[in-house]
Amino acid sequence: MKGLPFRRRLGFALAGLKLAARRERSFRCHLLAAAMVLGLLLATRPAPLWWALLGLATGLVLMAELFNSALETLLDHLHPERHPAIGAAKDLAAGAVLVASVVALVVGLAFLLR
Ligand SMILES: Nc1ncnc2c1ncn2[C@@H]1O[C@H](COP(=O)(O)OP(=O)(O)OP(=O)(O)O)[C@@H](O)[C@H]1O
Repeated sequence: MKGLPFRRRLGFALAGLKLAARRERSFRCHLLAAAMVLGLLLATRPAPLWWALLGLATGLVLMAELFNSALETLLDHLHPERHPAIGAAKDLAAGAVLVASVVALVVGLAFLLR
């Protein structure tokens, strides 16, 4: 599947986003939060740096969620039985989402307290 045109590859990426929105409740929650952040930015029109910081923080959370879901899907398919290594891998991925969420929270608080 190498060397496919950009439009085909974009289609695969959008299909991944649709899949995450359909299957993952936490991804839907974070999408809602991202929409609220966008609404806040549009309403308050802060300096460009805040758009960049909040955009980065929001994107980081969504990206972590997508990688977490991708890993969970792969692990559940490759190894449906329980195993401590599978549990550790899932917990590590969940830890990445938590770190991204805390970063986003800190940036959000800094924005509100500016
Ligand atoms: N196959 C497994 N072997 C060992 N431990 C597992 C396994 N599957 C899940 N676990 C443990 O249970 C926790 C929750 O797993 P689960 O697959 O429900 O993930 P989740 O974070 O709840 O994801 P979801 O977004 O699907 O709700 C994992 O973080 C891990 O600690």
